[in-house]
Amino acid sequence: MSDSPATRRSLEVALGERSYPIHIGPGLIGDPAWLTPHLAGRQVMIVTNETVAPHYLARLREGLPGELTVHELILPDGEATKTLASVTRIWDALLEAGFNRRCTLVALGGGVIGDMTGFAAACYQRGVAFVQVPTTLLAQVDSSVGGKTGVNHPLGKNMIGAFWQPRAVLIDTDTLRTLPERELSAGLAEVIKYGLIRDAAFLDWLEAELPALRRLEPAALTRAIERSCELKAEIVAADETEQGVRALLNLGHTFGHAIEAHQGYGNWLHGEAIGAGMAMAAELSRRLGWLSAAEVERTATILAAAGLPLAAPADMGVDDFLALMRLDKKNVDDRLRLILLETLGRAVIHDKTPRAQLEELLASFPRR
Ligand SMILES: NC(=O)c1ccc[n+]([C@@H]2O[C@H](COP(=O)([O-])OP(=O)(O)OC[C@H]3O[C@@H](n4cnc5c(N)ncnc54)[C@H](O)[C@@H]3O)[C@@H](O)[C@H]2O)c1
Ligand SMILES: O=C(O)C(=O)C[C@@H](O)[C@H](O)[C@H](O)COP(=O)(O)O
Ligand SMILES: [Zn+2]
Repeated sequence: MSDSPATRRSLEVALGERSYPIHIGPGLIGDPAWLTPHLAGRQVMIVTNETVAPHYLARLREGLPGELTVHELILPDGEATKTLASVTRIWDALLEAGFNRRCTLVALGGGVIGDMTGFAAACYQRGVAFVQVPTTLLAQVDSSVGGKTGVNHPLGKNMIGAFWQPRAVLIDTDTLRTLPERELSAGLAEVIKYGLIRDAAFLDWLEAELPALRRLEPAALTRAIERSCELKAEIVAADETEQGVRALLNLGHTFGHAIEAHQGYGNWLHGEAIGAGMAMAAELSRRLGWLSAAEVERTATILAAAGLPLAAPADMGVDDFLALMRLDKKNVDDRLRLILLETLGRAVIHDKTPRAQLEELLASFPRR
């Protein structure tokens, strides 16, 4: 991507009395004007991983003023490392560096680094500042915004965590140049999600622009990131801690999180699992009489055009799904709550799916 500063955009996440900015554009990493105003004090810990560090760590450090005390922690890569043990490594590094409550953690990486660094910040000395510098499409359009932080448990995705908002989200679109194609597709799953749950016009636009997005065309990418962040910021502003409408952001996740946990974290990418999960949610919505067959077909075509799988894992049976779905965080008492589609562009929270109908869907949905 080669963009000019004119393509930079800024949005705000408004949370009652508080708010924080999302800056989007090329060349933000390494530009001191963007990060420095969001630091709480002089102590800075950059948390990243062994894949991202060689590309972007030096540039980020160069952009920080010399009077700061900057430490870095380079963690191993992978969804399987999204654990309490990794977060403990962040706390160890902070204590070894003698960092106090006025320190700032900077998460440089994808959603795994962002979720863990945010959780470390939420708990360190009962809460310190953190800034998100997301470097995957998925993290830029979703995980860096909204303050869901945490780690996985062997029995379920994101089971241990906290709501803890960043001070700022700095999205350097240049970082997408080094992102593997499979990861780009995974990020597109969350972009498509916004169109499906909330914005039919955006879905129409995406349908036309997916080839441009997959070619990393700057104007299309900036638009997709900006609209996704706008939609997420709007939902988070209305319901920061998921008492209601925020649950719509979980379209496809009840099925998708079950797939991720069953297959072993990292074997299916998060975006791949929720892509398949959204196809399952669309088909169930049809069986409940809401979506037409043509709308389900259109959803599948869009997901396929993004390079996403449309089938569930071959070795995952109905009982495997049900056992994992029972642990979903959205459930109330023993009632399963699913996010389904009334139409393309409008999602609902639904807790009345007849058990037999769900089992039929899980049994008949294609496998790969
Ligand atoms: N907190 C939230 O609201 C939220 C939202 C969506 C997803 N998530 C979580 O985010 C995680 C998925 O995030 P992800 O898809 O970013 O995965 P990830 O963090 O594992 O990153 C994907 C891969 O890309 C590599 N990478 C990152 N940036 C790169 C770059 N610029 N160039 C080359 N390689 C790069 C990473 O090292 C990794 O190998 C999951 O754990 C998911 O549960 C959280
Ligand atoms: O921000 C939210 O709210 C979301 O649900 C966004 C999801 O894309 C994301 O995967 C999130 O981490 C899922 O949250 P969980 O509460 O279902 O673990
Ligand atoms: Zn997600």
